[in-house]
Amino acid sequence: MTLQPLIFYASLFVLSALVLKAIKHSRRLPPSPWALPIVGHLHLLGPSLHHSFHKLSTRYGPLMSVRIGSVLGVVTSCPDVTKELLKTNDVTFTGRKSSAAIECLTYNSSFAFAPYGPYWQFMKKLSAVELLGSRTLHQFLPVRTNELRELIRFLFEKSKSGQSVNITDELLRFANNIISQMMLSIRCSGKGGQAEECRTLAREVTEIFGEFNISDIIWIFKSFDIQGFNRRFKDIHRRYDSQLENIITNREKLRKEKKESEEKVKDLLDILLDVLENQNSEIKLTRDHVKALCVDFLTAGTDTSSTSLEWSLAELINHPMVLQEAQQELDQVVGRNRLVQESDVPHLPYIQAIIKESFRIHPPIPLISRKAVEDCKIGNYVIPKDTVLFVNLWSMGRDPKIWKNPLEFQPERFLSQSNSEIDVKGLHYQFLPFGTGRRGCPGLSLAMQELPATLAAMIQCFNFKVTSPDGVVDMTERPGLASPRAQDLVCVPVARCAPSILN
Ligand code: HEM
Repeated sequence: MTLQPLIFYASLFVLSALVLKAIKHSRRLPPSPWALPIVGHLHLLGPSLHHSFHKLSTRYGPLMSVRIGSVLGVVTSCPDVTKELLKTNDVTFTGRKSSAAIECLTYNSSFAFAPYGPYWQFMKKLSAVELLGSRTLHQFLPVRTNELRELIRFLFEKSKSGQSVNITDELLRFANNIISQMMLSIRCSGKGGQAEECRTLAREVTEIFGEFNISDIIWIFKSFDIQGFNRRFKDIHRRYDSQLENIITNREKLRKEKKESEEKVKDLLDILLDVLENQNSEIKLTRDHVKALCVDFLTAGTDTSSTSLEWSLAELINHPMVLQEAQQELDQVVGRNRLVQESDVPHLPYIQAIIKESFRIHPPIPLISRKAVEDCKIGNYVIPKDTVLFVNLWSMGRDPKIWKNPLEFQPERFLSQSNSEIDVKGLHYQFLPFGTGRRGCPGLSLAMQELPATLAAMIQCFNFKVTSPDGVVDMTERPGLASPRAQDLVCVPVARCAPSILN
């Protein structure tokens, strides 16, 4: 027998085995719509994945599978299935799906996208204990307080002359100033300068992370840049890197010359440089790790916080009775002679309920996404290794099986006997605004100190008049990483306290 037929039969055998394996696998996958060759279900997905998944889930049930080009995903918006996936099988879903843009922009050294392993564990501990731990958050209370007072002062000025304010821009500047000062001790006070450039870059990163790159999802396009995506992220990376290098090099110089005052509160960059210089550190950090963490925190800590505040305020403007009730609570607990502060928040249950209700309807991260690091069996289904899991928080928040009148903004629901126990810490699987488990958000405490106090101060001092003819805020969402509002929120602040509240 010559060699050719042997090779032919061997190839046929291997091919059949592979096809059989693929069929067997696909049979055991959760249900899914018919897929097209190469693009899979891409033709069924719109620019907001959570909206498309929501629509498909109503047909394909609590756990469905989707093929986004060459990427296999499973989607759920059911609390019980989520619990089984993220609690019972928590170790399985500790991975994250990366992309060419993420790898480039985070120096392939990100904490947020790191595989579950020693580096991630080290950074998780460092974040919990030092970077975003209670001592650091307490040390930066003056930064948050000053930024809040600046915001309120600015709104008073505008209210004096009856001028409208682009609240979207102001909240973005506010949130970015807080995280930039904590991270790098820089703040943006006007147009231009290093802080302004870093803010612009953080925005560009958030935007590009929220977009689809065909080269990431369809393997035949892997080597092409048909959308000009690679060119864009490489340019952002070059500009961001030059800013970060500048800031870090200056800081290293100051540290060498010991020019920084002894009393200066260490910012997160100082904490990271301490670890970088520590020869005995459990994990040897590199300069890329430090820069990657700056990108991680500046990106994760800006839009999430500002869009949450914006949605909450927009809902209050559209629900004057809820606003009135919140203002009554503030008048009773704080009065109108001093500005509400973070330490008042535990005594403001209605304000806390408003923040939760806003998270429910407008989760800043609408889809939790994880990657399976091994095969996983759920009921009769098998979810293969490397599958991306999407938990659709947006859909869960609008599910009438979970929430009564889900499309209505009713903060009282979080004060009712049945729901009063539900908090944001990731233990209630119907409500996971900060995710859950090992990979839950490390910025939760910072956000939950910043957001209620900021919203409370804004409505303590002002009512907001919308400039649209019908006086109603348009609540349309646009695609984006932190599910932003389609239109900027522009309104005229009308003072309800004297500006002396800031004295
Ligand atoms: C309203 C504010 C915020 C919301 C709603 C939010 C939400 C989330 C969610 C849903 C996740 C995914 C969790 C999971 O997979 O289970 C996450 C991860 C993360 N968040 Fe936040 N976040 C907020 C603010 C912040 C802030 C202020 C920071 C840092 C300064 C931050 C840093 C991170 C990081 C580093 C991760 C990745 C953690 C990991 O993979 O281990 N977030 N966040």
